Amino acid sequence: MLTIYSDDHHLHHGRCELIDGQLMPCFEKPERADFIRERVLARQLGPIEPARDWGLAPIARVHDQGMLDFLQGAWARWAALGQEGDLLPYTWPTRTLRQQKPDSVHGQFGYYSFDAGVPITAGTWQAAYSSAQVALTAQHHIASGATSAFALCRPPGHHAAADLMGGYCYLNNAAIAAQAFLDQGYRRVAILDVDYHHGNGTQSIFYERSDVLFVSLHGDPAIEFPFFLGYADETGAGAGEGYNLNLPLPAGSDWPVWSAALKQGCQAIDDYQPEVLIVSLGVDTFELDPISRFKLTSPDYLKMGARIRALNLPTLFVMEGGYAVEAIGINAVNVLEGFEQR
Ligand SMILES: NCCCNCCCCCS
Ligand SMILES: [Zn+2]
Repeated sequence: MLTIYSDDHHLHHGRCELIDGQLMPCFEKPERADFIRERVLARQLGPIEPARDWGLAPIARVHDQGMLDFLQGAWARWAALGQEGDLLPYTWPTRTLRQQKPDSVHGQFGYYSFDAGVPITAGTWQAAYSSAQVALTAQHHIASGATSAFALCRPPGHHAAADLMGGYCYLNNAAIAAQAFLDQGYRRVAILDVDYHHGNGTQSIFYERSDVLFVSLHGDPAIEFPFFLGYADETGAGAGEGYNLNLPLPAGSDWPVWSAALKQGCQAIDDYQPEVLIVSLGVDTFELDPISRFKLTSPDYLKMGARIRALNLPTLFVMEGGYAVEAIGINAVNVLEGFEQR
């Protein structure tokens, strides 16, 4: 399997995040992609190639231009104020407040985000832009006839909506790849999100459309981030009614529980008969993940890959979350090896 990777992810490394009332080092850190890349090499999964640059246009097919302009220009504005720490939002336009973009860089960040888990540093734009180019390059590989590809994306993307950043995500790499398939003539794309957290961004981008089926297995939003989307009664709207399947699961879910939901999700994908499958591959479902509460084990990821392979679809794997960094390489590459029936 071909892996696409960009060293640019090292340009993004937030200093801290607020966890349980304390400022702690960011869980979404550069070592995550480094460890996965090392495992790809150690297991001789296949070649690792750099991303090509497909420009801003395919990104703008998914994201609001105002948000892109903000993200691209935010650090320069922040540095011009004499600041050198991370730029973080701290006020959001929620109930009773106006959905009007203010002039302040902090106000605008709050307008374009939904949580404080998205530090902007000097290199964040470049890292996020290149992460999207990684997904687009892997997408191109499949559109050119390959049956599989791995987009080793960092920062992740599935929490990013058209005009919202959050949950460590800035640009929605999987959604950008899905839109590229559709713009290149594909008619039906399925996205299977196996990350521990609901892909609220991906869901919202395609919620009113029938050309993308979104299926997500995740921690119950009643008790888990992102809290405010991901319930089972969210089945799509308008033309998209019936093309969104959320499978929330309780804390402590292990392989028997999780794989039963996967079976249901795969059935929905099979019924949809897509031409291509995108997997938002988060491995924070791992039993030792520091911020998550499922109980999958490393061998379970081999079975996960094999089950996905049984769908018999050209498959683009897009890296999302996973914060047990010492095991992230084993767990992510186990999915890919299971898919390849190695
Ligand atoms: N107390 C943990 C806070 C985690 N907040 C954001 C999680 C984003 C996961 C992205 S896959
Ligand atoms: Zn996650």
